[in-house]
Amino acid sequence: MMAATAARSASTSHDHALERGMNDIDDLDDALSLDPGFADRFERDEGRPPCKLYLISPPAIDAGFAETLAAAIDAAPVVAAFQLRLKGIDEHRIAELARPLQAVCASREVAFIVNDSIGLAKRLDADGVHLGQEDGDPREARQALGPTAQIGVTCHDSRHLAMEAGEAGADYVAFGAFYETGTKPTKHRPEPSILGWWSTLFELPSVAIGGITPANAAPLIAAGADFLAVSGAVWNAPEGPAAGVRAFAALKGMG
Ligand SMILES: Cc1ncc(COP(=O)(O)OP(=O)(O)O)c(N)n1
Ligand SMILES: Cc1ncsc1CCOP(=O)(O)O
Ligand SMILES: [Mg+2]
Repeated sequence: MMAATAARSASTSHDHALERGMNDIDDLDDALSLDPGFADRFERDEGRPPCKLYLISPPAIDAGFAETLAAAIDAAPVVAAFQLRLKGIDEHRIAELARPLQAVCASREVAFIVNDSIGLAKRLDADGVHLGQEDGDPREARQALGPTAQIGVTCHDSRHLAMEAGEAGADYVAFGAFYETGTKPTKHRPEPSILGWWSTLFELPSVAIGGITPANAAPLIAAGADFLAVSGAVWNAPEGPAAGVRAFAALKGMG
């Protein structure tokens, strides 16, 4: 019994050492700087659909927000997804707030994505879930939500995390924050070239997020972002959210 336990613990520590070694190699991969011109050496895949908008909800939802959301989506045929991202609120309350927003999205064929919680996504029968690195495993989400669910994963500025997410069955990988943002504190700041690297090597769509505005989005679209995830620049747009969406829609490469 003791011998078996010792053998098991020896093999476990061997496995851990091996795993640590593999992680070191992957971390090294991220540490090796990416040639900013990497993607320029390859032809762009002209078959890739134009870049779309992925709206992230404002941090608080007021009574008229369903109408605001509808007007924003209707402003231009460029909104592919809406993420309900509410922090510090009880899940029952989020579920109540979600229903009318989910109906707005469903009637417009906009994917309704729940942030953070696989359980809430399941309860709402949402189109998908967005998982941060601490929010759960994409495999667990797939198991719970089924084959058609859209599962997104935050990958910060890491090629390694993105490849891991792809292997785990994610439907998109999200890189960011590309720019300063007042929406949340951020510590990772990728270069646009990570989007070019990703789209050159992989078909899985990429999402760019973090402080994106109509004025700074061009390099992200040109680099190959499949989606721009935007909160502040739409909901706080000086001439209103619909005008904010139109300003993104007018950019080259959006459609
Ligand atoms: C599309 C998209 N990308 C990244 C995030 C950030 O997710 P996470 O790292 O879990 O941080 P929080 O949003 O939970 O604060 C996202 N929500 N959506
Ligand atoms: C949720 C999130 N994750 C990284 S930056 C960010 C905030 C996105 O909002 P904004 O478009 O207002 O910067
Ligand atoms: Mg999260």
